[in-house]
Amino acid sequence: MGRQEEVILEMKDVKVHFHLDEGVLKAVDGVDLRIKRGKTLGIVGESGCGKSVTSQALLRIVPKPGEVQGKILLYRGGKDGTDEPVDLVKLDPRGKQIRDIRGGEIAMIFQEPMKAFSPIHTIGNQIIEAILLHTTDDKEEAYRLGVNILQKVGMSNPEQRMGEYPHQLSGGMRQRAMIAMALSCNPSILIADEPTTALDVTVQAQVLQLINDLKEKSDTAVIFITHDLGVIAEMSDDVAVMYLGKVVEYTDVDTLFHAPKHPYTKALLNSIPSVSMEKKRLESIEGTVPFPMNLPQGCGFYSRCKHAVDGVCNAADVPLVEVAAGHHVRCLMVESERTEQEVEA
Ligand SMILES: Nc1ncnc2c1ncn2[C@@H]1O[C@H](COP(=O)(O)OP(=O)(O)OP(=O)(O)O)[C@@H](O)[C@H]1O
Repeated sequence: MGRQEEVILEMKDVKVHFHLDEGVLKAVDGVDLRIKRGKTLGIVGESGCGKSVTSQALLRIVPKPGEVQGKILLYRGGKDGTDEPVDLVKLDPRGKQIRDIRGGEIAMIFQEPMKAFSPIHTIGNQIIEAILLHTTDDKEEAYRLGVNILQKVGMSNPEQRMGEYPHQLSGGMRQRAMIAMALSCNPSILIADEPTTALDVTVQAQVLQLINDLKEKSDTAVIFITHDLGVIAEMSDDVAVMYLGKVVEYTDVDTLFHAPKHPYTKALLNSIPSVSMEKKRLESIEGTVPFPMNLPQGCGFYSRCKHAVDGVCNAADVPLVEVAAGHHVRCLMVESERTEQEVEA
């Protein structure tokens, strides 16, 4: 495997279940994904399909009573003296090892930057504190690195910004400051959860460009979570489409947009104006995502799928199958079509 395809994080059958009085809420239910160095994995799906809880699982910040199962293997490239990956699921969520990884090797930016900053400390103090925690003990060096990173994310007068409080910055600048803080410790993985939804279109484009530039310059892997397929097209190398806590289609971005297979992916693509090349009528996906508790067996998309076959699609759970090299789909109809073609050939 070349450097281009170096996998730095692997999720194997990851589940996040919330044990509630009413039953078990399966927010994430058997996710397998690979994150590659210097590449962006886009995770897309409607509200409630488990995108955010997946990222919480990666950082081990799932709130109680959520329980994470499966394997989340972080390959640290010999950082801890071994080539063996560390399984984040096995770590104590409050222990030192995960605290070092969080903010150090895996950093996160999200929709509302005010959540990332304390309102009572300056931007500079907060960035310096993060650098002192993960990168150096030297306060002067930490200050220099802080100014540097603010410059890198395109903030004017970085030295002055270091002395400002979060509320003194505009929304776009605050977003840049949060990205600066996340990147200040050279993470190998950056998780971006709807980072631009709250911004106006121009600023949104600038921030997306910034994330792309930084990814290319520093070889960071990015996990980009959004419900917006337009943003996915612009940002991703690979894409995982999620539905009801499961990945239903997983492939490279070109294949996803030009040769989608899963009925849910096709429906999502038909429902957005920016990606459909011809001027055809937009269709919305009928119905809503079911609540992920006490679900019947079978395909999660059964109740909304135009191609569903009674007695087949709702008979047993559907596996994710590699239908072509690197193209994974969770659909029995796609699978049977493929088998028929193979038989004919
Ligand atoms: N702390 C929690 N306790 C119980 N259930 C939760 C908790 N957090 C999330 N859930 C449930 O888990 C499911 C997945 O939620 P998640 O936030 O991951 O969806 P999402 O795809 O990120 O949606 P959105 O785009 O709206 O953020 C939802 O049904 C949600 O209600």
